[in-house]
Amino acid sequence: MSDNRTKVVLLACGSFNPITNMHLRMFELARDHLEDTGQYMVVKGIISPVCDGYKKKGLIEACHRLEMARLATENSGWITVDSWEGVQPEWVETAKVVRHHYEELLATEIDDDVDTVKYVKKRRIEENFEGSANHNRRDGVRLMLLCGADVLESFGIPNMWKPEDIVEIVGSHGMVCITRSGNNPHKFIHESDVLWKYRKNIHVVHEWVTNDISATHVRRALRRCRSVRYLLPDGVVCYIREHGLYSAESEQKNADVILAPLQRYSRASSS
Ligand SMILES: Nc1ncnc2c1ncn2[C@@H]1O[C@H](COP(=O)(O)OP(=O)(O)OP(=O)(O)O)[C@@H](O)[C@H]1O
Ligand SMILES: O=C(O)c1ccc[n+]([C@@H]2O[C@H](COP(=O)([O-])O)[C@@H](O)[C@H]2O)c1
Repeated sequence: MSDNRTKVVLLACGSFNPITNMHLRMFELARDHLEDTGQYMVVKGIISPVCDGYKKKGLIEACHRLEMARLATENSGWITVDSWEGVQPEWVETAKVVRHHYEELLATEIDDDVDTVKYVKKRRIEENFEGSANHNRRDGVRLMLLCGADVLESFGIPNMWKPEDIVEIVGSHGMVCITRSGNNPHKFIHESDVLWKYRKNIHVVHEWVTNDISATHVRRALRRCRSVRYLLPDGVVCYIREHGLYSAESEQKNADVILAPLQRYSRASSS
């Protein structure tokens, strides 16, 4: 019997500075939620650490963040790490990262006769990507951006996101948004005309086991020589120790620098 469910690839973009167990849990929560609808089959998860050019305070080198993400996912059968974004010389807008992975997806064929996802070159993106809303569904395979509610709410920060990028991500692809304490994604969607328009493309997943695990908390604990075991996969804890990552000094990286999107868009709006 053929499976009519739409195949979904989940893409999580972020600093992953460092990757935590909560980042991995986000994927599990999103997969359960989407598959519970009976409409979707989640075939792959991609973690895409941002590049150093993002200039977030305390952001350590991408090579370490990528390696920690690899260690964290080595036992997962479906979550992978992709370095395309992380090795870019300059910060890349998330809409472009989503487009890049969607192009890769279209150039492949997902063969679900085998357990692993197999990619075969298929067709050129230009035939498919024409910017119309929901074009992403045409092949029966979709790419959705996976994030926490804080990232969704960052859409409202002036000069942080280009309005057309928000439309492209939410209108053409879709999002899965995990609740996070201190955020109210339903209210935020209700109060935004563009998010309300595309509300059916935004899947809000309620994390009932509220937890405040954040990379900020982990870095702070490490600076204070406190244990971070069980907040991060063991392999990541060992890697951090081996390389002496996260000190008072590393937390000062980019301290006087404006975050790349704010720099880029405030420059554009003032010229
Ligand atoms: N506890 C959490 N609950 C829900 N989403 C989370 C949680 N922690 C991280 N995320 C999400 O994971 C993605 C990557 O997050 P990021 O690497 O910025 O981690 P973070 O813990 O928010 O980092 P930082 O504390 O350095 O700002 C983002 O979409 C973020 O919203
Ligand atoms: O594309 C944009 O305009 C945009 C603006 C702000 C942030 N982002 C992305 O959102 C992610 C936020 O990560 P973080 O660690 O700051 O929560 C990261 O991947 C950024 O590249 C993207």
